[in-house]
Amino acid sequence: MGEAPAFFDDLQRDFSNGFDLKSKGRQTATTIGSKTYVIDGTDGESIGVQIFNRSTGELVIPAVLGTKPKLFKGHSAVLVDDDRILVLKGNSSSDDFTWFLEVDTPFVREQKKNFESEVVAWSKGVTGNAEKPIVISGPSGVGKGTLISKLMEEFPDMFGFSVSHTTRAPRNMEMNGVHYHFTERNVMQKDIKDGKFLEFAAVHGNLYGTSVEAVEVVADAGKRCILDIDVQGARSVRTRSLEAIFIFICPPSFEELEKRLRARATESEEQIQKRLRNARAELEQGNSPGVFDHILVNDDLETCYDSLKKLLGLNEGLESILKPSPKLVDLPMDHSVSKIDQKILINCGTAEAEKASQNLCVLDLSLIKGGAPGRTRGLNVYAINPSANGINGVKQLS
Ligand SMILES: Nc1ncnc2c1ncn2[C@@H]1O[C@H](COP(=O)(O)OP(=O)(O)OP(=O)(O)O)[C@@H](O)[C@H]1O
Ligand SMILES: Nc1nc2c(ncn2[C@@H]2O[C@H](COP(=O)(O)O)[C@@H](O)[C@H]2O)c(=O)[nH]1
Repeated sequence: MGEAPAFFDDLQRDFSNGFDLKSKGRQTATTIGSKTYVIDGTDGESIGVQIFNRSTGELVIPAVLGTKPKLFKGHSAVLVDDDRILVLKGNSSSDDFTWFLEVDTPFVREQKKNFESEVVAWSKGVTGNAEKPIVISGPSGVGKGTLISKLMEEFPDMFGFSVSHTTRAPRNMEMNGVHYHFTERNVMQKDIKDGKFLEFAAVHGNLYGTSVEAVEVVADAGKRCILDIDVQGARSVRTRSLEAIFIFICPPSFEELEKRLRARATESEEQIQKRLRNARAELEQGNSPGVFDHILVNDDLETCYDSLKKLLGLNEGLESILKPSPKLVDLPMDHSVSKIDQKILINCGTAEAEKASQNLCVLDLSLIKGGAPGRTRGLNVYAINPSANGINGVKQLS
């Protein structure tokens, strides 16, 4: 907790006049109830967040989760739905100007239980309707990795793999950063404590986990994220707020599972026994209601793969339609915003009045989905140009 800076004298005067948003150079202040969230981009590199509690007069520095936006040179802040602040980063390209600072979303409320301080979380906004991540789970040796590799090979532009962290040693041919981020237990434990993981679990004697970043880099590449995680991890993701499709892969029989694990020849006898013991519990949990949306039996590989594709709505020729949307709008440092229901009107601030009408765009938030931990999807951006775009003067950009 710190002392309220002089900046707050001005803010408090403004609150008494009924304002809830006030820009001061590179700082914005947004009030929700008795709390004012001050977003400060003055250091030009990353962005600071402070919370001023107006009823106690305390200034609190919250725990900030998620990947922070970088290179902040001026921004606007608009309150959305009373639980998040839309932050539009000036001087940024269309793929990087829309961010949300979540202050009271289900994810933030859940995280508050783990921190003694206030918690806020950043989530980057992405245009278009990137599909929900896919969580694939099932006992060791059932063929999860094999099915995922086939999917990634056939649809390289559509899917991206969430590279987990693990404390287990690499197998032959496994590459750091590709198959896993191989890490030390104490390093991973610290990162977990710092809120960097979406989920983690002790699996077969080692620690495994999905970092928030692992999921975000896939979304940034405009791809649909696939997570290969154990049943504990899937349960944990399900209870958090990552919207996903949960698929459980079953072996045709326990004997066949053992045969596959042995034939893979990557584990010691002791590890095989441990994995088979755990498989019994996983099969029981995987088949119980409430966790998984779909169960697939991986008997014949090609048949199971076809069922997986069908379930994901993948038909021939679909890949070319689902390419990432092009980058079309840049947001200058000088801009102003106003909010009408779920639409944000952005004036890209040219001084010449006649040009102004050609520099208006609308950011439509009415279909947003997802959010921290991960991206906020479903944004829609339109340019408004009455002179050039026909009857409605609206040109859809993405
Ligand atoms: N339908 C199938 N029929 C026969 N063998 C299969 C089938 N699917 C996968 N396999 C083989 O079974 C072995 C285990 O598969 P894979 O490594 O994909 O399992 P996994 O579920 O990813 O295991 P882990 O959880 O330990 O990473 C591999 O040798 C793979 O080639
Ligand atoms: N909860 C999580 N489980 C994970 C993650 N990454 C992998 N896994 C699961 O671990 C076992 C063993 O994997 P292996 O590579 O050692 O054979 C398997 O069931 C994976 O699904 C994770 O990030 N979180």
